[in-house]
Amino acid sequence: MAQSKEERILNFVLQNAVRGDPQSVVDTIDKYCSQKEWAMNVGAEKGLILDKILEETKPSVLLELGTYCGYSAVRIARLLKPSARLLTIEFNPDFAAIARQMIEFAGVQDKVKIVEGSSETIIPQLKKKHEVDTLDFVFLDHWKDRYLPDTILLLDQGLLRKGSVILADNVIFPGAPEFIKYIRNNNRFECTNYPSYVEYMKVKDAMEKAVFVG
Ligand SMILES: COCc1ccccc1-c1cc(O)c2[nH]cnc(=O)c2c1
Ligand SMILES: [Mg+2]
Repeated sequence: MAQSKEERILNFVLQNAVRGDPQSVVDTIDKYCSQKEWAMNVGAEKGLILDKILEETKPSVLLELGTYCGYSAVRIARLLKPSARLLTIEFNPDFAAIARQMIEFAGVQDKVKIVEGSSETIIPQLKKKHEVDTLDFVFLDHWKDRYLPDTILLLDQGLLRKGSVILADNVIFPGAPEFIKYIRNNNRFECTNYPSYVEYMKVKDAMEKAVFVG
């Protein structure tokens, strides 16, 4: 069977990155996807914005929606304190299988748990099945038309506390207009926009940070 693009990315990492070194995994994926095949990793430019917000927030319990190949899960996990935990939800089983291998190769498997399925189904299970109380940090990087319903679901499930940070990728391109309209007009969130570019391209994009005020 022909290899998928995601399998080619994983194999390039297995052959060129350093096992147990998350920075080398991140750099190797960026090298492959900027020189050989474009892929929808958050990338190095928006990745630096993600890094900075993580370093400011110092989260212990994190949720990512949209694992893909595990690039941002590895990027996030490399900055977490030993006791911190990242739950990442991926709908596509093929992507989840690639991400699992990527995360294990990077050596961050003790901090990252991939949960396969839809965010709509899994978010209501976080408290009872995944022992989450509240979330310190949420990274939205999945289907743009799920950003708003999933944010509302997080609120309804009591998963946000005063100071919880939501960071959304791609709010310009592909764009998440309903989410932006809602979150910027909701006085329970304090929003900041971070202009940037679509990964590996010269197309304008941005990330949006929304801090829950409780
Ligand atoms: C499938 O479209 C790929 C694409 C094409 C052109 C521009 C941007 C994107 C893009 C970029 C991203 O960071 C993304 N992140 C998460 N889920 C996405 O679907 C996604 C899409
Ligand atoms: Mg994205």
